[in-house]
Amino acid sequence: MNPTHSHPITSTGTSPHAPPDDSKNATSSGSWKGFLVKVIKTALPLVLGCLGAAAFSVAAPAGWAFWAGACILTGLVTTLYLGYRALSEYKIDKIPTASQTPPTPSAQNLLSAANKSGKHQAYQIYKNQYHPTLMSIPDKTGFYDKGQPLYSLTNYHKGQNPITIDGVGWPTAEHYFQCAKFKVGSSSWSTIKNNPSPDHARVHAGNHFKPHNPDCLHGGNGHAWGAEKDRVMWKTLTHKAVDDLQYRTELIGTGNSVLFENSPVDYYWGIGQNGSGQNTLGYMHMAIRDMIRRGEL
Ligand SMILES: Nc1c(N[C@@H]2O[C@H](COP(=O)(O)O)[C@@H](O)[C@H]2O)[nH]c(=O)[nH]c1=O
Repeated sequence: MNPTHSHPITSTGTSPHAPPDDSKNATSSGSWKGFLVKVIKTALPLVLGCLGAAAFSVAAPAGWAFWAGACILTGLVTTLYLGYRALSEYKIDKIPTASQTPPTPSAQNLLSAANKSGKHQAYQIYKNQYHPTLMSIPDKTGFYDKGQPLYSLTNYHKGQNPITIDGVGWPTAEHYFQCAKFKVGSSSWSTIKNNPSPDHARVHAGNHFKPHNPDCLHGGNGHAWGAEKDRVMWKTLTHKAVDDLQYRTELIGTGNSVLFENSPVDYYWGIGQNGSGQNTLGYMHMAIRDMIRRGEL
């Protein structure tokens, strides 16, 4: 197999994301029921303390004023402590995640423009130029293996935040790409989306994309999906370029190097065992890199 070459990161891209909008955050503690339960739990010690104090004042045993005061003080301190804890949790709950953060209008506009009909063909210029002579190009950079440089260019890479596509947060590019073979919300779609492993997600999709499965789009037909998959991969990568800062930064850092997915098994997205594969993913990354440099992503 051809070696994977590392490449220094020489410059960084900037994400067109605005400060997050946390108003859309809806957690259990954010619901009115959760809020009410917390208020009751917090106030309960003080209420019990007051009741205890009232009981002492009615029974009026020797030194009742001291014990009544102790009840109220204990209740008050406990309530203040619980209130402080509830407020801290509330603040933690309010930290937004990327999946809850809609892209800014400018990022949204760029993504729409980048995904206009036919735009996904931008990578063809590189495929025409380098296929099938890629392996003889001196300045080329591979990516594939976990733990190696440029793993962020693989579709299995898990960024710091999910990638938001169609209003859903995706743990990896692979998750969205595989789910795109199935009807949104169907059982196959949900199983793939929620799979913790991108590799298992891919395998599950492969095992369930069949003509008899009613969850499938494109009739579960490999040829019909084949006509769509470039467009879907392009959409995936353009959104990844906006949401995954590590990918964006490391991609720009590859300079003008020709990129290739160093997969020994994939002859469409990667170069395959003997380097003769079509390397579609590598060329798409190069086209995305051009767009970032031009300020189009
Ligand atoms: N097998 C593999 C990757 N292969 C990925 O799997 C997808 C193949 O999709 P399909 O066209 O449905 O067969 C595609 O996204 C390709 O990049 N990637 C990785 O990082 N590590 C792996 O081990």
